[in-house]
Amino acid sequence: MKEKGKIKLGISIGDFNGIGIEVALKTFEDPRMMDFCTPIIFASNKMITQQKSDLELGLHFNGIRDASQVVDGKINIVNVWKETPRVEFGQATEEAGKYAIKSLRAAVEALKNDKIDVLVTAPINKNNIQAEDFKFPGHTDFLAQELKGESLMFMVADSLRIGLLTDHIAVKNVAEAITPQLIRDKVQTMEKSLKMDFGIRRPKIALLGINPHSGDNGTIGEEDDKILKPVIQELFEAGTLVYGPYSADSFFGSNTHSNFDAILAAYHDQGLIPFKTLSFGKGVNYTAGLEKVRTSPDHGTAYEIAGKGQADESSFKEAVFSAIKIFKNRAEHLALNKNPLQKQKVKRAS
Ligand SMILES: NC(=O)C1=CN([C@@H]2O[C@H](COP(=O)(O)OP(=O)(O)OC[C@H]3O[C@@H](n4cnc5c(N)ncnc54)[C@H](O)[C@@H]3O)[C@@H](O)[C@H]2O)C=CC1
Ligand SMILES: NCC(=O)COP(=O)(O)O
Repeated sequence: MKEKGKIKLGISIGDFNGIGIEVALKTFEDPRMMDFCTPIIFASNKMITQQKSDLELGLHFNGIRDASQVVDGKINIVNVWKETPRVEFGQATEEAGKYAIKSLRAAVEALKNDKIDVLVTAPINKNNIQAEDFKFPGHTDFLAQELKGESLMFMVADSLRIGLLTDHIAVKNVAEAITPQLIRDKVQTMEKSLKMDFGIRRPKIALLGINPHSGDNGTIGEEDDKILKPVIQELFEAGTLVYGPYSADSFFGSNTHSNFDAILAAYHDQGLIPFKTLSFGKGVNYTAGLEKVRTSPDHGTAYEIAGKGQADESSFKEAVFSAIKIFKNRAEHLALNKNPLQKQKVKRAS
């Protein structure tokens, strides 16, 4: 468990033409946030200072060359670049994509080298980040390559937790991507995360069906009967409390979700539509299953309100709190399981 100093919380800026920097700065405008962590923004002092002035925020920064020079009690900015790229709020520019990746790569290097403890990423535009050396549909996929472990996109808001079997893939490829091994891997990653990151000892997991009405016994598609059901049974018999497949359409409306610690949705919108509808503004996107902790707000670049000072920072703030909480839960879980309580031999009085 971390004993000395505050948790070092790295922040990648995402798309600088969006609302990422704004929500990050507004989060740390509240000085009480510094009681929980030391923020380290990967960008350039000049850019962050400019956005701070545009937004008329009363913040002060500590510019550093490397994350090893972090000062507790300050908002640290690692100067990843010296030049002044052109900020065009609300525009999807190639330049913004390039610098989003520079910031992300620098932050991930610091995470891998233990210069920061956790990473919170501000939103990127999934289209303008594409480059010869960066061909990922999102942070989750990039981090899965950079860090050890099996990744799971896990959306969390209080006791509502929804993970995805398949995440950034086209709908036409969903059915064939859902294999027995993928289901086993995602359920196991989810179960482990619920225990280790959320402190739930015997988590209950629900799987949503792929087809309408989970296929209606094979009338509307066979995947639920032939792929999901046998794996759910196999995992249940092996001791995991996993149930389903449940018809996705009525699952949330009937409040069935509240009987479970987490829900595994078959594809992106099946999970994210109910999640964002039920929790918009306080939801967090957590990349579970990896050796390091990364969270992000549940929203995107919101170009239409960028640069106007209208962005709500609640979700970013939640992402900061979640990253800290998960980091602490994990450390506690590892410490407890490293030294399990020994059975005491008691001498009985004769
Ligand atoms: N983690 C990430 O990097 C994510 C990135 N994106 C990217 O963001 C871009 C835009 O995606 P959209 O689907 O339009 O979603 P979006 O979340 O950017 O916007 C959806 C709606 O919510 C509003 N909104 C979002 N965040 C807000 C906030 N903090 N305060 C007030 N209003 C807010 C927007 O103005 C818009 O009306 C896409 O390029 C997408 O790839 C989307 C989700 C996550
Ligand atoms: N809708 C969630 C999302 O797109 C998050 O993507 P990622 O960049 O966190 O992988």
